[in-house]
Amino acid sequence: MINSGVQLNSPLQGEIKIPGDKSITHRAIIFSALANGQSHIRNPLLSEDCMKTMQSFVDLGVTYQIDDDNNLVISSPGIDEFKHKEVTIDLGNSGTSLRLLTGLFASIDGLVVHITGDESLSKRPMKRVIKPLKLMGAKIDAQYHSGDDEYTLPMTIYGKSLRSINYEIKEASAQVKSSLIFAGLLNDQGVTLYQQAATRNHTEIMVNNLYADHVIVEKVNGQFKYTVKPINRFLPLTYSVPSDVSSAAFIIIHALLNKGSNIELNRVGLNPTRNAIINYINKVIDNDDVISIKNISVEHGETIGNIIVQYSSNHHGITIQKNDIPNIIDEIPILSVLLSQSKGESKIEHVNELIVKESNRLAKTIELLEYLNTTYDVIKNGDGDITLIINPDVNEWSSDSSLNEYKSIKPSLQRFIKQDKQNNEGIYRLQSEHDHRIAMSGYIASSVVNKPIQVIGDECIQTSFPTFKEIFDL
Ligand SMILES: O=C(O)C1=C[C@@H](OP(=O)(O)O)[C@@H](O)[C@H](O)C1
Ligand SMILES: C=C(OP(=O)(O)O)C(=O)O
Repeated sequence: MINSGVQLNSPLQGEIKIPGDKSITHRAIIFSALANGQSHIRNPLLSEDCMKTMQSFVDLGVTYQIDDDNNLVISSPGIDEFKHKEVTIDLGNSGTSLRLLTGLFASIDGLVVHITGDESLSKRPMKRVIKPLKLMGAKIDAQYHSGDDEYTLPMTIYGKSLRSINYEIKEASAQVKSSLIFAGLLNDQGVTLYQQAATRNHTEIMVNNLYADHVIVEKVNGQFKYTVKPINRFLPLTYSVPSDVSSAAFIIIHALLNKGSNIELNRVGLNPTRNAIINYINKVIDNDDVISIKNISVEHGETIGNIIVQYSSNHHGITIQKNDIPNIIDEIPILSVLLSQSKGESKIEHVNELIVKESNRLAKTIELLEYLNTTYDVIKNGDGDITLIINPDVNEWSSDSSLNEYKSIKPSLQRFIKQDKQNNEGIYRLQSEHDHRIAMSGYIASSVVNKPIQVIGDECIQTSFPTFKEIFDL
């Protein structure tokens, strides 16, 4: 397709509908599929990623309909009917489907599942879930990379009854935690998990909301301890999904950066393990009148509220600390666009996990900063923690940059970094590399520089925010 590039610099106004939360939709689909009967999910995210989770269960005999109001009505024969089946599923681009369903399917007796995915998903690290599941007795064959001791797709799971474990999760990952929670809910004795980081807690909230106290969460010696008790019978649900704060972040940051904007986003999820983006934006603008949150309530254990945002001209740099990273992990590329327009230095500590997302998001965020003419640096400390520094007010760094070192990740997970920055007309070309958050950040970035952008492969936006292009008339 010939594309002359775009610049999204007109203001946004009025109420803008943000689609349903991706993490919560995946989980609501899974709990619906496990129950025998009909479940109703209101405001689901009907994006490619969530439909990959849905389709996995369709392959196992579940049916669904999308009603006139775009709600999902799921009819399932229940988990017992999944036993002793053999299916091949393609999970596309969806890391959440892959990690959560691995723990679940590995625990269903006699079920055999062959899993593939797109070019990006086939590079996502799987040892983080395969290792603990194997300790529970799971049988999983995946592509093994001996050079760096890592597993990736393609993968075959041979489901069986698993045993309980006491396991400390080293990664600051909600997907790993959730995968093991599913394994614990499905075996006879549950599991006990420990994790240092506070990771998003939608799985625990949904379990406890539907089945009181099946995941007990405590803080023990500075770590989170999760005691998971098995569920004997899954029940159909009726569930209302809040709007996705990670999608809202793109619209909020566009409004903040574009004069004349004044928007209202309703029923957005503000779960305290997901709302760091709002707290940090408030620090960047340091003015209580720019963002206000109204009608806060709690539904199904999840906090929701309406967010009202207007344009603001005065932004300054901030430091995002390591402990907060899991709470803001998906918003770092778009937040970096805002920080490129903020006075002084910003630091984002421990951005290591960005490297193993849909693309090498650290490399792609740096490409965005280059497009934005913003000075940045990448520093690695003795513990291997990588910090991204952004400072639009300086021209070059005096520090010892580790810029080239951040690319030194496991060879099997090496993300493709295509160098293709300008087309013949001098238009900036951003390769999305199958990464929806990079594609959307590229478009929003175009609103603050006097250079149009061409986002190559922007169809990946369909994985999380199907109405994004409509909102901007793209
Ligand atoms: O559990 C989830 O729904 C998710 C957890 C996060 O991944 P990690 O657990 O790998 O950090 C996040 O990046 C992803 O978009 C969704
Ligand atoms: C990392 C993401 O998703 P997933 O891991 O499900 O692919 C994301 O949505 O930014």
